[in-house]
This record gives sequence, C-alpha cells and structure tokens, in this order.
Amino acid sequence: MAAKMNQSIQNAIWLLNPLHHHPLSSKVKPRLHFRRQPFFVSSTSSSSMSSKRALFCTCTSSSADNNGLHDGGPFVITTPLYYVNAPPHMGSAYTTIAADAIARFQRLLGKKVVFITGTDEHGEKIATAAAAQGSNPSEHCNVISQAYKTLWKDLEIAYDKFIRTTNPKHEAIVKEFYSRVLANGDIYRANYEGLYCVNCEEYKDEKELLDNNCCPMHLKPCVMRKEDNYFFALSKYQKLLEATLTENPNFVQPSFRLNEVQSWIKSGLRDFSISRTSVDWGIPVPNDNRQTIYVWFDALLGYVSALAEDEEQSNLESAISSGWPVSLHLIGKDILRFHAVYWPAMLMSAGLSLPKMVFGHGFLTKDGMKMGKSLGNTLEPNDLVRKFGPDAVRYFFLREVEFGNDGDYSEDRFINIVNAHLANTVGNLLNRTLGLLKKNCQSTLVADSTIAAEGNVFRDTVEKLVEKARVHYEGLSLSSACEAILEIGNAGNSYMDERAPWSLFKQGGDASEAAAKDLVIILEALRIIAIALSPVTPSLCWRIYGQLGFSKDEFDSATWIETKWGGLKGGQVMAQPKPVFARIENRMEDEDGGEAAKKEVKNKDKVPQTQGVAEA
Ligand SMILES: Nc1ncnc2c1ncn2[C@@H]1O[C@H](COP(=O)(O)OP(=O)(O)OP(=O)(O)O)[C@@H](O)[C@H]1O
Ligand SMILES: [Zn+2]
Repeated sequence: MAAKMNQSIQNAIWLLNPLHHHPLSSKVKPRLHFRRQPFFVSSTSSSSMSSKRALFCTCTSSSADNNGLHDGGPFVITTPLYYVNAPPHMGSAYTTIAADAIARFQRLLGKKVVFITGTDEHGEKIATAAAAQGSNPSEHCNVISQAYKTLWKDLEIAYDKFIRTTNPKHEAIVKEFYSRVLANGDIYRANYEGLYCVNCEEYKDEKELLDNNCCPMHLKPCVMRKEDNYFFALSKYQKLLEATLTENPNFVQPSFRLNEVQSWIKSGLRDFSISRTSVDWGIPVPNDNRQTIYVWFDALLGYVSALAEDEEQSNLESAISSGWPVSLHLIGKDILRFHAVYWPAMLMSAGLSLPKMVFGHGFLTKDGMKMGKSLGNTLEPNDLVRKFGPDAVRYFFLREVEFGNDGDYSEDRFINIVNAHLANTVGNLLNRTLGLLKKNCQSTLVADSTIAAEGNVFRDTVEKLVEKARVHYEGLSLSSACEAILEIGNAGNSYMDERAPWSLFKQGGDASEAAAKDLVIILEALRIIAIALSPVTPSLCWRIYGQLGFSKDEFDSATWIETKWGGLKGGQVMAQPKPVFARIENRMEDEDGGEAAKKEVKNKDKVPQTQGVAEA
C-alpha cells in the first residue's frame, strides 16, 4: 500500500513536470533490436529544456462532461493531414465532414474553436506519385493540396487552419522538436532490416502480414529494406504509456479501440526509425542532411505547426501557446497506432502536453475492403457533391454510419435516406405548414410560440429530443444526434396529421384559431430543427431559418441556446413557401432521364417514408 502511494506521488511529480526523470522510465530499458552506432549529432542542452516544462494535460471527466473534452480552453480539433499521393476521396471527406460537424456544434455551444486540417506532403510515396505524373514533388503537392481545399469548400467545411507540411514554419518546428527529443536522449543511430510497406510508410512485423508478406490494408507485398537510420526510443515510454491509458481511459475513443491500443502496447513497443536515407523529398535531419525525417515523425507535428500564427518567425513555444494541446484528434482507425502510441510518446519526450482525446472512426468500405487511395477503390466525393449537393452528402454519411464503426456506401440507400429524411420529413413538413399559413393567415404567425404551445405535449417531446441530440453530439454520436433531430420532424408530421389543421380552418371560429396556433407550434419545431441540425447540414438549415423570417446574420450568430422553445413571435412574417430540399429523383431526371428515380421507386420499401398531406 505504502509502496503504491509512493508510486502515485512519483507519478504526480512526473505529471507536473514530464522532464523530471520518471520513476518508471529508469526501470524500462529500451528493447534494442539494433546495432547501435556512436551518435554524432550535437544536441540542445537539457538544462535549457527544463525551463520549457509543460504540464501533462490529463484527460479528466466530470458528470457534466462525460467524455473529458471540455476544460474551459479553446476547442481544438484536427483531421489527419491527408497524404497527397492522390486526390481526396470519400474516405478523406468523411473524416473532414465529421470534424466539421463537431466543430460547428462546439461553436454553437459558444466555444472558441480551432479546426485544423491540411496535407501531409513529404515522403517516398509523394516523390513516386509526382514522377508518375511527369511532375516534380513541389508542383504535385500544390495541385493535390489545392484539390483538397476545393473539395472542402464544396462540402462547406469551415476549417480555421490548413497546414501543409511543406510550409517553412512547419519545417522549423519539426527541426526544433527533433532537437528537443534528441536532447532528452531519445534518439540514437542504428541499422535496421525489416519488411517495409511503402503505402503505410511503415516497417511491419512479419506476424501482422498476410501470405507473401502482403500488407493487410494495401494487399501489396512488403519489401525487405535495410537502412542506417536514427531511431526514436519508443520502448522507453512503454510503462508510461500504459499508465497514461489506465489513468485516462477516455484518451482513446471509442472505448473498444482503447483495448486494441492497450494490447499493442502490452505486446511490447519497439523503437522506430525516424529518418530515411533513401528519401530526398523530406525535411533534412538536423546536422545530418544525408537523411530526411521520417514522414510520420514530420506529419504529426503539423498539428502543432498549424497553430503557429507567425509564418516567418515560428517556433515551438509560440505555436504551443496558441492552443496546444488539441482537444480531439479525429482519425480513421488505420492510423490509430501513430496517434495513440507514437505521438504521445514523442510529445512526452519533448515535454509537451498530450492531446485530450484520439477518436479512431471506422472505414467506409467497398466490398468489405477499406476504400483508399493506394487500393484505388475509392468513391469520388466531387461527383456526389455535384449530383446531390453538400447537405445530402454530409447528412448521409453522418446519419448512416454509426460513428466509430465501418459503413458501406450504396447509391440506392443514399437516395432513399436523403429523400425520406431531408426532403420528406423536414422539407415537406416546412412546405406544407408554410403553405397552410399562407392560405389561411397571410403567412403571419398569430401568436408567440410559447403562448401557442401552452400545455402542449408536443412541445415537451421536442424539448426532450433536442436535449437528447445535444447529449449525442457531446458524446460524438453523430448518427444518434441526427436521429434524435429527425425524430422531432417525425413528431411534427404526426402532430400535423393528428390535428389536421386544414380541416380545422374549414370549420372557422375557435377551431380556426387553434389551427393557426398549431402552425406556429410546428414552425417552432422546425426552427429548432434548423439550429440543431445545422452542424450537419448548414445550407439546408439556413434555407429553413430564412423561410421562417430570420436573416442570415441571425442564423450565423445563433447558438445552441436558440434550440430552446420560444424563438418565433406573433406577428412574424414567414417567407413564401419554396421547397428547401428537392427530392433527388427530380434533380436526377434532369440529368439522366429519370434512371435514379426509377431506382428509388424499386427500393422505396427499404426506408420508412413520411406521408404527404394532399390538402397542404
Ligand atoms: N475508407 C476510409 N474510410 C474512412 N476514412 C478514411 C478512409 N480512407 C481514408 N480515410 C481517412 O483518411 C485518413 C488516411 O489518410 P490518407 O491520406 O493516408 O488516405 P488513404 O486513402 O487511407 O491512403 P492509402 O490508401 O494510401 O493508405 C484516415 O485515417 C481517415 O481519416
Ligand atoms: Zn500498408
């Protein structure tokens, strides 16, 4: 017991100052599989480093904050920096759409948000891809990174920072970081021979490979490589990583991925090479420009250099003070090991705080295989956006794929879901209600929505559902958040059908007054949907909000508080009813003579459809 307490105190000291010699690290000798060589690179003195101590930011949770993401600072979220070996595909878009929805939700909560994305531009694959195009690496990177930026614009991705790893400020920060790790005694030189997957840019263990030494992700044989490289002493951090994950189980999400990470660590961490002799297209190793820094060691630091405000005079300290540590690294599960094992160890070595959470989502698959650039089995997001618009693409993937799990794409399912949810449940409800309001109330609300809904159970339902959506957004359950919001739409349609205001209007007198209030109630629910769904479908939600008589400024400055019942006021004039989301077959008929529409009819029984009301 006493020994345990002593251990905790020692841990606490280390947590406050990670540069302090950790009690565990002295016991853990790096597992050396390498022939060490004398190390000639000069280093920064460790005494100068100790003045740069950083707090090790632990990921604590409270009841109000059950996922440990919130601590009062800015909410910093990152996507992977995508590798520019090929243009973006739907997989890259998927992570970015999810990150954008989370960032938009956090902004709605009134948080200062820094949303970082960008491109990873060094390494062997890039040089090869450029050569294959008859281009040079630099030109190639310009073209491909621009393709990412264009797609993000078309998908309405509102990022704050776009970092390219060929940016000079990034290079300066990588070199400084490398020097810190070196000064901490965690870099050494050795020979290594092993099986290498060029597509993963990673040495592999034979036991993780398929027949013929094929990489299980890229289905291509790994090649035997022998190099004289600099290594990072990852093994030294094994116990520390184990302790970190035990103390901060929220660090890796979803929770089932934590087990995966813990078992990798338990099976033994091997030092990894962080330089390449055979690759010219990279950042030179400080004091040894015959070698370049390994692309992963370089790319992960993009999350830090993205924060650097000054393009010319950037250094690690100033970048760190602009928002580090990251609240959430959003990544695909393919790069979990880099983010949940290598990266924290690198940060510990450099004396920097750890990110609060790494969330590894699942894959969009095609025939059960991860859709990816290297396999070439990708779905073209530009085509989808052109055909269906950004709202449909964003909604479908966030609603359809349970965040964290894999999901397969099917065009039939896409069309059915989007039509049923966005065109019918939400769009049609708005259109019918505004149509009735125009016909019977000169498009003007007869009462405040609070007065109209006095004692109304439908209002309670809406309030419960929107709160449910908030909790799901907070917990990164994006699909469930969409589901709860769509439930408001379904409840609105049921309310409309039960109340049948069109027939109440025909009766006149009190019945007609009650019908006018019913319309206010339904429109208030749609107003709430427009705010709550705006992280997922920003344009559609603005169109709804605009039709309810609000300005774009009012929409842009709205916060989650506006999901409270009571925004619509008596006397407010609604816009002329106009469909906010055209059903897909209508648009497809123009383009393909109705083939898609036929497909939808064939599949219509697969997704529940909301009944239209002829009278509206
Ligand atoms: N099929 C996919 N499903 C979900 N996310 C994906 C998918 N493919 C890529 N991503 C996202 O992109 C990240 C990987 O980026 P990268 O630029 O290496 O793309 P890639 O297509 O996976 O490349 P490659 O096929 O060469 O391995 C993943 O971690 C994930 O965030
Ligand atoms: Zn691979």
